[in-house]
Amino acid sequence: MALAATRAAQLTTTGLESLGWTDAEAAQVAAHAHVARVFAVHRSDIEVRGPQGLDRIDRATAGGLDGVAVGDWLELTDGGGVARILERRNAITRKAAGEHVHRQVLSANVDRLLIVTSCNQEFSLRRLERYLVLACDCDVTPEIVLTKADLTDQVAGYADQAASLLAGVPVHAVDARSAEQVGALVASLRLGETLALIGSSGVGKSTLGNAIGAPNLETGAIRKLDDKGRHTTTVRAMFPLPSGALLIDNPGIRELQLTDCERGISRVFADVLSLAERCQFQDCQHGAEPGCAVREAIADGRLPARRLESLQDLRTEQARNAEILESKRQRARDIGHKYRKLNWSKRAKRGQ
Ligand SMILES: Nc1nc2c(ncn2[C@@H]2O[C@H](COP(=O)(O)OP(=O)(O)OP(=O)(O)O)[C@@H](O)[C@H]2O)c(=O)[nH]1
Ligand SMILES: [Zn+2]
Repeated sequence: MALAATRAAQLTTTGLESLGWTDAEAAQVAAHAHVARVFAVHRSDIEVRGPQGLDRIDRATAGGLDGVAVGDWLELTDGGGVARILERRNAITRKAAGEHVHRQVLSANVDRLLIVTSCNQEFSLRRLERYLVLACDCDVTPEIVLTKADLTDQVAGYADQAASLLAGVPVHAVDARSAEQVGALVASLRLGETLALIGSSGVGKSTLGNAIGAPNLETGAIRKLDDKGRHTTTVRAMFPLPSGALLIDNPGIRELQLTDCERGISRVFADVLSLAERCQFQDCQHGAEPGCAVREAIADGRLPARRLESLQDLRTEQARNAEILESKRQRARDIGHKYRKLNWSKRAKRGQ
């Protein structure tokens, strides 16, 4: 049976801590519960690690495990099945506007989110702000990694701009191919700490992962092309690093759309929002209104104008996505209503 090894294991904190077990998980299960962490999610099965090592769980046998994500903790039954997915400390989610509000969980129980971007034309403050909003909205501590530092002589400029986006956010600038250059990052990793990498395709996430010790992540340079000629990381998986930390390599994200991220926005744009509190009018749009503290700060150089533009763009985008979502929901409700009516009239004809 797939879970024999894990099932036989007792809950030993020593083994589990190296897998990222924390008090938050311990509080959810009995002292002798059998647990395992999800290391990879495939279509038909998932790979888990417990105190006894690696195991595979067949998804059909375990009841599908809908919504299971890399980084999740599972409580296992004595019979070798899956009792439940433990409540997550946090989850990096992408909110997709489908027929129903769909939250795609990219990774769960993450301690540090490394937002990867490169020191070339890919570098965009707007994009970085979006990722920071996502991280803050998901309650994950963000860090910024600037790769391809070897391709520019403007590294300090890139790093300063990135650091200006969120007070205290760590910024690491590296040639991601160099084990020596990622040394400081590696030295900061702790046993059982879960890292996730996020960023556009091709910025060097897999290269960075390899440099910090993940075994053989496929990088663009050696990867086969898919049928549309793109290089992409498709399987989501977590890897134990030599430092004792765990690394989740997410697939490259083409376009990050934000919906319903007001909490993240309020953290990343705290500078603009705290100024806005001092505007004369409560509903100030920071345009031509008198007594606008935001405009004043822009005029005397305390706030870069682009911060206000970014905030306004994100708000507009959120409102637009919320509208799209609402009209999709309404359509789904209408279809459901028509369907119920149809069933009702059929039943009425049958005299039921
Ligand atoms: N010069 C230089 N090249 C780099 C650096 N980091 C990554 N590269 C190269 O950039 C290309 C893309 O790197 P990947 O690591 O595959 O990028 P990725 O972000 O994992 O891409 P996806 O899996 O598609 O999301 C590869 O050819 C790397 O060798 C760097 O710091 N300097
Ligand atoms: Zn104002």
